[in-house]
Amino acid sequence: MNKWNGFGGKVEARETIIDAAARELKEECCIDVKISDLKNIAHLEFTFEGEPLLMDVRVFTTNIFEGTPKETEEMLPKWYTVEDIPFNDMWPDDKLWFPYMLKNKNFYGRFHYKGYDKILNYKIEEHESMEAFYANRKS
Ligand SMILES: COc1nc(N)nc2c1ncn2[C@H]1C[C@H](O)[C@@H](COP(=O)(O)OP(=O)(O)OP(=O)(O)O)O1
Repeated sequence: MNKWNGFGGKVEARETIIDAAARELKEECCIDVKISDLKNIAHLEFTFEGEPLLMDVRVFTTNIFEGTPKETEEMLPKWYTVEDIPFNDMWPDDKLWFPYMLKNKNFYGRFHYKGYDKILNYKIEEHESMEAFYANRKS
């Protein structure tokens, strides 16, 4: 989509979500990370006007990994300072929830899009922990 984006993708059959996060990191930028070093910090839901789809995205962070990020067919990794994060070339929702991530918060966010450029409405809720969020979540 010609956007800067975190590493990620779809969960494959017989794979857990956290396994998928580690696999995508390896495939997209050749970085190895231990599952135990990944921290689930957020749960995001995306809906799109006129489409029956709900995209469920989990956000993981880590400060511990092995290897140097390398370009692959899928990604051209680049480091940015926090001040220079290129929000104008990212998904529009990123500028709304990155501040929570950068302050080490746990949060739930939902975003309703019209097309891929316009957010019609959204909600972001901070939670004590993701465990507390999932424990209290009504399905
Ligand atoms: C709707 O806007 C989005 N916002 C944000 N912040 N992130 C998004 C949005 N849409 C997709 N993403 C994320 C979710 C994943 O981490 C990646 C890749 O998404 P997707 O699964 O759609 O991409 P694929 O390249 O098809 O995945 P595979 O690697 O499984 O092929 O972007």
